[in-house]
Amino acid sequence: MSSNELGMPVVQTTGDSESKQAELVAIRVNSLSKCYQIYDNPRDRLKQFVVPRLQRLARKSSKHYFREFWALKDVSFEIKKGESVGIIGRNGSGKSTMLQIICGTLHPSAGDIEVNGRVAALLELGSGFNPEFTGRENVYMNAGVLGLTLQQTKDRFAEIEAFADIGDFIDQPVKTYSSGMMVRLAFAVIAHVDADILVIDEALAVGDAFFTQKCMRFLRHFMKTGTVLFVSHDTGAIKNLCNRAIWIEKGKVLQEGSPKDVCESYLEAFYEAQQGKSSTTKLKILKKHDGVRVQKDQRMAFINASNLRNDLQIFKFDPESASFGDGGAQITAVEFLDSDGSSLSWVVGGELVTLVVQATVNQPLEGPIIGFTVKDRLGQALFGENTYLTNMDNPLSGSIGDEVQAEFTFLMPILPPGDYSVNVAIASGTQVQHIQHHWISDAVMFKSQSSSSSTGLIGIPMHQIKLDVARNLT
Ligand SMILES: Nc1ncnc2c1ncn2[C@@H]1O[C@H](COP(=O)(O)OP(=O)(O)OP(=O)(O)O)[C@@H](O)[C@H]1O
Repeated sequence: MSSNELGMPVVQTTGDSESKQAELVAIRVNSLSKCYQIYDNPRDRLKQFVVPRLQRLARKSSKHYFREFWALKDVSFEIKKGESVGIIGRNGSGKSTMLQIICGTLHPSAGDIEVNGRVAALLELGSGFNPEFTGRENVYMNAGVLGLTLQQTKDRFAEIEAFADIGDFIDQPVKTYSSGMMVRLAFAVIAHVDADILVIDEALAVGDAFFTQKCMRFLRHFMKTGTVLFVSHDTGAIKNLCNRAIWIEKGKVLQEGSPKDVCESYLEAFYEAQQGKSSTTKLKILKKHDGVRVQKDQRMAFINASNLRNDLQIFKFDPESASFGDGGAQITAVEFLDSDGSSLSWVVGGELVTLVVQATVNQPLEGPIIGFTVKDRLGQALFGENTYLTNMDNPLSGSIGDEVQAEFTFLMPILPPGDYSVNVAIASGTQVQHIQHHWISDAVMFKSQSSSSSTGLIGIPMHQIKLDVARNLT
């Protein structure tokens, strides 16, 4: 990713006369294109600087010494006020170029852009600061650039300092900061300048877990009213944070829509580009699995007798659901079984279940791994597992026609009412480096009707909950 020249957070506002449309639209990008000039060597750059001027003086038609590279080509989209939009795309797809144009630090070659409101951007990490100045001086400088008066910055300084939480480093030159410290300070500033539009570019990836959580809390709060443009390679973050996503590829908008749909298409294309298209085979019958019994949540008898019982209706495996992979193996069955091995169409949250995933081997496989992820209706991954660690020291192999079966036995979490789905996949290799043979999105769907879970995305079955009162005997 490239950064703007100073890497500074940038302010951009429209004029005073806001039209009715502008009241609704935060950013409108219309047929935007950006062409970079590429020079094969430094001499050509110099020639381009000198020769055309001489040719113009001599009234000759001028010659170019560069190649054109269109980083953005005819890009149009609109972001409404209050929307949180994720921009996804591979390295070099044009995301940063677009951000810089939106932030006003880069000029488009063609097209136009309308930005209604104050933009605060967190672009390249560690950018935005003069390295020779102290953190304190940089706060004043950045906040001023972002539209705060000196008095406003003075009034908010303590809060900014507390948000950044970098201790005495606030009075050290920024050149002595770690990248984590720089992003803490940059984020602290943009969080306190009353921005209307935040442009965040993967910066949250740096910093410790506590700071990331602090940023997330701020962002979620900001998203209630403000507009956010979030650029990331992380589909999980996009699905989690945004209510719309735009996928940019080779400088063009490839898809725009719900984060779930866009991210799934993006991931599919990503794997297909690496491995080629998938194929399909027929369904086979599952083997009966070994029964396992464990202790239940002690409240289950009471909860299950009440209207809080977490009834989960499970729908049948859909082999036609969106899938990708190189076809080296084919997932043929996905099913939830009870502790006796019987197929389930209803599960009660907190009960022991076994998820069975079965696949047929279409080409010799070394070290097959089967995994699953349960997602909520927003596509947020709630929990999942894979077989890698279990077979790490003794990887299996599969020959053509063999059947691979994975069983995951667990206490089903207590799920708040809503729709859920299960992604399943078979790969081979290691957890880090593997070939995806068959990945099915939403292979099985299920629905939670009622729930005792009151906080969090899922409720965990409790082995024990105790409450004691120590009597005051005096
Ligand atoms: N100043 C420049 N001169 C020439 N080419 C450039 C310049 N800046 C960017 N590019 C090219 O434009 C394309 C888009 O770059 P950009 O940084 O916008 O992509 P990106 O999607 O942000 O990538 P990443 O995910 O790696 O950050 C890339 O091929 C890049 O090499």
